[in-house]
Amino acid sequence: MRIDVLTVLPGLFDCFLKEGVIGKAISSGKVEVKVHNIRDFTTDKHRVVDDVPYGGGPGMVLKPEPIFRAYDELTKEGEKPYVLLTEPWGEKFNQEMAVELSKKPRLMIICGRYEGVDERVKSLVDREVSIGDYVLTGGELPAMVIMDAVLRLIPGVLGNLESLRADSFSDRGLLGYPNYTRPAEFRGMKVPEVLLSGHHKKIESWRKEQSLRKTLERRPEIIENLKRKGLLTKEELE
Ligand SMILES: N#Cc1c(-c2ccc3ccn(Cc4ccc(CN5CCOCC5)cc4)c3c2)n[nH]c1N
Repeated sequence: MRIDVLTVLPGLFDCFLKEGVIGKAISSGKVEVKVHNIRDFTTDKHRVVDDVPYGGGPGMVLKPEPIFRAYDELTKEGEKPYVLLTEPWGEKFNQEMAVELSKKPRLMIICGRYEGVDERVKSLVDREVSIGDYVLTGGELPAMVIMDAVLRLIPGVLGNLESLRADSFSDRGLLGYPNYTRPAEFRGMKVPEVLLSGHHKKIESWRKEQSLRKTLERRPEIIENLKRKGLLTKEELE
């Protein structure tokens, strides 16, 4: 997969693209992520990317020309990207969308800033996406959240953890099971016996039960949604 990111703050992506699982996936060539400074696609001496909003109002709006120039330049060759725009009121990002996006060969993520992008930029966009009902200062952190959730699903990115994590639980959006590591007792708090038993079938069913119980308690709508889609097995429903 290739992802092109358009932003006026490219520096925000430096650590994200160097560290951890994502950093390794990029350095090993499993995925390609290119961050482009929208300012590099301006044509004036002052490299202006924003302007005051027509009709008045607070703040500045990102101009359409530099973004369109970037899009035209980056789509001259190769497959057309599936274009995302991060927006406070976009379609809510979730695991289902992450799975769908992970199957695209090429993505482009346009990151707004200030009061957002000129409305005409949306003629380039396939999907306006929000990572939640709270207001951030720009679209870069949402772009990193989306890339993290999508890239971890690319085969080979999670490495040998992939097979272990191949359970369909987290990929169905169910909440995770409790994790423990040594010591077996810490400040009077003991690790559940089943996890010390070495009985893999019992451990697996305990973890499934814990995950379903936590999801039912905290996010019942996820269970309802999976039931409606027939994505819960008979024994999981019991
Ligand atoms: N994804 C995501 C996000 C974002 C996000 C994403 C992209 C941009 C680009 C600029 N901002 C700042 C911003 C703040 C407030 C407002 C509202 N005002 C706009 C003008 O009319 C009045 C109302 C707009 C823009 C962004 C925020 N926030 N929260 C998410 N889940």
